[in-house]
Amino acid sequence: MKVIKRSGRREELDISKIRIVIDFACAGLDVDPLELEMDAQIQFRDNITTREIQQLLIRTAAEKVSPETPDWTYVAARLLLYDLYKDVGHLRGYKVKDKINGKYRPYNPESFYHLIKTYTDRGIYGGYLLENYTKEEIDQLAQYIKPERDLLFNYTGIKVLSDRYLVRDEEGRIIELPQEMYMLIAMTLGIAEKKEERLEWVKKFYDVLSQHYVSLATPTMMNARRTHTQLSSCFVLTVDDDLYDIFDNVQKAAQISKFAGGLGIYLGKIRATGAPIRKFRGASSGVLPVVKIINDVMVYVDQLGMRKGSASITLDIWHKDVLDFLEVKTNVGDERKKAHDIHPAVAIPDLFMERVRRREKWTLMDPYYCKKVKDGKNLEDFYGKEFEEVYLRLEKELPPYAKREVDAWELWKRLLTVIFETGEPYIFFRDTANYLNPNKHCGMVYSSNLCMEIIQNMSVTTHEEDILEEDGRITHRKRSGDVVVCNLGSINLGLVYTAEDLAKVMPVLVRMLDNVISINFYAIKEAEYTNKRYRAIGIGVSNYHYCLVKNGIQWESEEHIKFADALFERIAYYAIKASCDLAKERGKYPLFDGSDWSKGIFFGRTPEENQQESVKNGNHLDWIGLAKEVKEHGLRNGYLLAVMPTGSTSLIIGATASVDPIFAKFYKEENMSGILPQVPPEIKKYFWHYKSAYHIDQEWSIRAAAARQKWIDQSQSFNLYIDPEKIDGPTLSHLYQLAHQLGLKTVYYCRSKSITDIEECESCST
Ligand SMILES: Cc1cn([C@H]2C[C@H](O)[C@@H](COP(=O)(O)OP(=O)(O)OP(=O)(O)O)O2)c(=O)[nH]c1=O
Repeated sequence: MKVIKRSGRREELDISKIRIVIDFACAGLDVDPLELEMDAQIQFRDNITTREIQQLLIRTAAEKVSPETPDWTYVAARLLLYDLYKDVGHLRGYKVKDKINGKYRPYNPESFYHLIKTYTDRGIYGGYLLENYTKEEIDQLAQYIKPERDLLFNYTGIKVLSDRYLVRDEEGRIIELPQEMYMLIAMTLGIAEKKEERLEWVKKFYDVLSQHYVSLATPTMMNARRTHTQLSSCFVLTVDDDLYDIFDNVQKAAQISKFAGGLGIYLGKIRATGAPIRKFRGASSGVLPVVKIINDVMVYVDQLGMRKGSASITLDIWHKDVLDFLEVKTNVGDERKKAHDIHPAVAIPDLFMERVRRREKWTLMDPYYCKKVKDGKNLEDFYGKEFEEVYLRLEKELPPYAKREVDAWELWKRLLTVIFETGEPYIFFRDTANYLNPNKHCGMVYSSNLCMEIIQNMSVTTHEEDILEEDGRITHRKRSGDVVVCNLGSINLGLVYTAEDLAKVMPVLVRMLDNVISINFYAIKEAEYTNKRYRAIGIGVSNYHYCLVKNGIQWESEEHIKFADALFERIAYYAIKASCDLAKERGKYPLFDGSDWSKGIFFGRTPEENQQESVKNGNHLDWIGLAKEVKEHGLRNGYLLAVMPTGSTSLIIGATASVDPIFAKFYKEENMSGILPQVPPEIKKYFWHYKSAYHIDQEWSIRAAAARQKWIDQSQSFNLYIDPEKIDGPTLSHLYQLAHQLGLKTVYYCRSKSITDIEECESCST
């Protein structure tokens, strides 16, 4: 049987060469190499290319992955790496096998500088790398690269990484190896460091990334080292009730989406259908056409062909157009009012939940008539008790055409039915979110972001006309609003969860995210303005379920609640401490004074209260001391913690996603990368400890989320998992009411076994 080599030469098939590769791939793993050889060999044919043989071996190994034999995933990963090494080596003109001692040598430190130089010249890497690092420094960093860390990837991880994250040339060929990618990301973030300390920090960044202790957001992983360093994940826009501002925000949405940012858009200020325009009654088309426009813009700006843009749109539950809004993705109602590509979210005040509980009436209002109703502010500009006062007054005072009375329970039921059918709208409990907003001294929050973990101050941009100055100049004035931006990173709880480890890793992660703010490319000006004033970051987690399992904690147990409380207390403590230490070095965020942080109030509690909690949790952390330190030195970052979904990046590091339970003990996911076998970490050892999402009583998940929320200044992309065969309306209602009662700020998807097309936001993925 003949084979065709990469060079095009035909040779006799030499099975011993295949054995060398198989032995390399299987070394030290709990698998039988012979099985792979036999299974693959049956499929060989005359004139097969060596590349095809390699692909066959990879596929065969990947297909053998199961909970009983999970190690095949590492075999497939090594085979794929071997292929990658060969391809990249070929492109650079060297062989992966060392000529002198025959040893395997995939990384060639001498070629690292050459790699950067070549692709900077070709406009693929950003010029800033060579502007900030000398050849000697790059050579030193190349020597620091640890090739053996490639063996940490499982098959799905390396496949996702090479298909989507590794940079390619103009012809679509991968140009960098995984460890080089990590080093280049570290170098990009290192640019914000002082020259004399830079290399040391780059090495630290590289270490935490390449050992999978932390992950950074997809935009950071994809864009750091490239020409446009758009590294942020989430943006939230606030749209005013003004035609100019509506389209200004449509433009912003397009620009943000182009650079792979996910969007949250608040439309609650826009007047309802039939409201007057310049006193012409019945003129306004309301909110739905704007929803549709945004929908189409998201489809149109398809992130350079990678995937279509993504936006969540939030409306308040009292908005007069809310009934139509609830139906944007259902199969009921007028097709012209549908927007299937956006994600609806509903902002709910405590008063509504109260009316639902009491089965009372609820009044929908037209924001047009709710403007400047108290102290020059609109209804939506209030929360909590003040909101209630204004709402109750408007309920009485508004003329009939400005409002509509409905049954609170009926509206709630409709909302839950839509959630049951489509998995959405997402829920934003606006009062809890605002009461606990650490920066409520300088703003408020109307909505969350696309993945419902970001809770930050937001406001509209005020546009003014061109102004003719006295000296004849024409100027244009604009008061920038707060466009929320968040920079995300997550801790891998499978590896880092003790106080000792968090104390080591957290300062490095906080520093990397703070550097993101400094070197970011901003697709829109307002985002830069907000980012520099708040310096907001979002620290989340991956591998939560594995962490529980590894520590012998069952999901449905009181121990879980206690464990979650104590774990997230530690995370919070070390995050605040790291940001405070950074403030000592770099200064506090400009809006620190007057914040809850500055008063020692963390998560709505006094230092003494936090201290008591810590004793209960068995952590005995010094919250009183930390509060003093923060008062004195400030914090570097105005927002700190946010648990994002970690979709694709947790695949890369072989972790269970975010704080979610696993979907199943084993499944094969089919996506752009082909068939990806998924087994949770250490499944063989902990098979009976893992419980999958749809078998979990969701009350436990909500209680655990509430325990975590005690220590999170923003929120969590918290999913519910329901089996439509088993759940009924009252139970679903109970779950959402419980989420509200226990203090969750947001609920993300209600995932149901029957809904298959739930899409995960890419940009928040860390
Ligand atoms: C012009 C126009 C506006 N609108 C909506 C968009 C905004 O929500 C709202 C106001 O639009 P604007 O054009 O900003 O209204 P205006 O400033 O001329 O009038 P007013 O003093 O009443 O604010 O009406 C429509 O629905 N249809 C239209 O044709």
